[in-house]
Amino acid sequence: MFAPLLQNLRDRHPLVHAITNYVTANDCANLLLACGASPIMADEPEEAPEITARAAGLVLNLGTLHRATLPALPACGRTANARGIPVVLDPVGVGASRFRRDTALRLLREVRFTVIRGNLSEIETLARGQEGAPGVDSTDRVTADNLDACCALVREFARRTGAVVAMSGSVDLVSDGQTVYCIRNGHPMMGLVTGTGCQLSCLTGAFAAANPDRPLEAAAAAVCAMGLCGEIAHARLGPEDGSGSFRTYLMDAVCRLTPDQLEKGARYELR
Ligand SMILES: Nc1ncnc2c1ncn2[C@@H]1O[C@H](COP(=O)(O)OP(=O)(O)O)[C@@H](O)[C@H]1O
Ligand SMILES: Cc1ncsc1CCOP(=O)(O)O
Ligand SMILES: [Mg+2]
Repeated sequence: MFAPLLQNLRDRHPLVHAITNYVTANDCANLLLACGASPIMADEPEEAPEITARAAGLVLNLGTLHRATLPALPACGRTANARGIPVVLDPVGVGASRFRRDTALRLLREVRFTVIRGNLSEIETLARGQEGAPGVDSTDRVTADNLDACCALVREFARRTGAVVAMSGSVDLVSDGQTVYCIRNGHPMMGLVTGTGCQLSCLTGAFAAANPDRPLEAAAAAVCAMGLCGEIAHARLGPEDGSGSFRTYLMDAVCRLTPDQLEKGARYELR
């Protein structure tokens, strides 16, 4: 089911334009290269829409918003919409400030997103339009007790926005408003490396760019792939290794992941 989507990504080498934060930009660029895509980061409003127009996918990440580059976000989003280029939103830390929240809500009004990818706190904040978690990490998690409520949340938010919603965490939920993929790949060590969420959003942008007709499956495949690579990276850790080595092994795993490995290693159920 997911193997052909990764094969398309490897074959098509899509150019992915990312407007992203200065914390994880380098990891995001390397992740895009590792998965088979080609990255370009550009946030100057004078040039950014021109770059989007020549790309196969666009990722808008709100991690370190700045007044000077802000106009590039809706402008590139609209350019992508006009040309049918898939757009991913990563609302990093959207609950932390009014500026982030207002920006994200404005983007939801002005841009049709293909995928919205955030952690549980970020998706909750966006869906409710209220203040949320103070940092970039989720303060809440999917458990057996709230799984049904979380599925309802992503389904409803996907319906309302017309986007595929990919909510990450110990369990990942991906929905187009009808189907929910409940994905159980991943490893807790992914929470100890900053940028695993940003990288997942870029990977989602790459899968969507290479498979523009299948946004739900593209997002689910990206989430399974990232989680599986976390598992592979953890299995490689030696007795002296910590989160630094894990970060490197994670990138290695993305670089070496085969379609067959993804097919066999993806762990999910449909709800
Ligand atoms: N406790 C966990 N167990 C398994 N996988 C996890 C865990 N926490 C995060 N992940 C994985 O790490 C990646 C980033 O997710 P997340 O930490 O929710 O994003 P963010 O970094 O934006 O907060 C996803 O692939 C997710 O599945
Ligand atoms: C720590 C931090 N601060 C602003 S952006 C950023 C990186 C967040 O990355 P991720 O959401 O992937 O953990
Ligand atoms: Mg994040």
